[in-house]
Amino acid sequence: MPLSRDAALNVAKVLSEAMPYIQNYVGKTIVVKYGGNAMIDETLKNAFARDIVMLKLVGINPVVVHGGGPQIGELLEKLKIESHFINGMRVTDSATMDVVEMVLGGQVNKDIVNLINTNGGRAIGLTGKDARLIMAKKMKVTHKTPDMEAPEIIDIGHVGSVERINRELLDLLVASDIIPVIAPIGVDEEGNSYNINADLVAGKVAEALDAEKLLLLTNIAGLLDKQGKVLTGLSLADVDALIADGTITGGMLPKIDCALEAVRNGVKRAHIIDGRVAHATMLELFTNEGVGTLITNEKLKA
Ligand SMILES: Nc1ncnc2c1ncn2[C@@H]1O[C@H](COP(=O)(O)OP(=O)(O)O)[C@@H](O)[C@H]1O
Ligand SMILES: CC(=O)N[C@@H](CCC(=O)OP(=O)(O)O)C(=O)O
Repeated sequence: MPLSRDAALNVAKVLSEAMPYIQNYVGKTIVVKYGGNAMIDETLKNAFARDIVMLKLVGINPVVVHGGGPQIGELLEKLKIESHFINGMRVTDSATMDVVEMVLGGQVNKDIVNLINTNGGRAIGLTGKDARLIMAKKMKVTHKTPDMEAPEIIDIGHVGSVERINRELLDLLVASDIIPVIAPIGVDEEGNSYNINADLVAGKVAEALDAEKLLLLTNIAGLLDKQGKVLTGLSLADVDALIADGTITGGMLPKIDCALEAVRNGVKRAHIIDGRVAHATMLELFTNEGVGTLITNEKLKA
């Protein structure tokens, strides 16, 4: 249906207002982490895919890293495999690892690739095994409850941390105008698979690519204080205090950790934003609706 003249003028105005933002990001790399909790419904997922296609169209280089925690949980439940989390990481035995690889590398990855491509983009799905994109090693986790005198090192199975991102492959894809869509599965020299928290992979990919921005799309308005207010512009000391007093817990722990490390290692800005809002990516990039929690390097020298 053709637009009315007023509606058409509005479209032109909106595009014109986005221009300075677009100019700012042209040719730059933006890593977008799409959390499993933000993949709520088809409309929202489609809006996400359209945002990614739009970024590429205007000359920005989006690289997508996705999660899929709730989707893994669903299949584990169907298969009657129990799972639990320590420090925001899923304890991963061999049976769980198989499910993680199926869900992340198969179902979720291909779903996102498909959505981007049906909206006119050119996306390719990868796990860390493809061209050894994500080299990983077993993660060591220390754990301490208030009743314990000293922290203990615990084995949480096939959970990995990132050793190296092979950026050559990503450079090739980006230079060919292909949008990489990365599932957070790592591999070591022996070919062993690792389940890696998607936030950690996104942070390391952003570092490896010297990204302008890391956007972490999740299912909450940002990092919240105990009263539920969105916090932003935090110093390192602020973050430490929030972890110590139990304000930051669960899945927010790796998110904050990876954002801090990314900006410390050269990424200009990291944002934790509400992926339940349609077009959250474009809202953040192309408008002054700077939603969510911003983390930059400036305040981290504390
Ligand atoms: N201080 C906090 N502010 C916001 N969210 C928090 C905080 N502490 C813990 N969380 C939890 O972290 C969750 C986000 O992490 P996670 O569930 O892993 O999301 P994703 O799938 O997007 O990675 C929130 O939904 C919330 O339950
Ligand atoms: C080690 C670990 O916890 N891995 C995650 C990988 C998926 C993920 O991170 O998904 P979200 O971003 O949706 O939380 C997991 O098994 O759930």
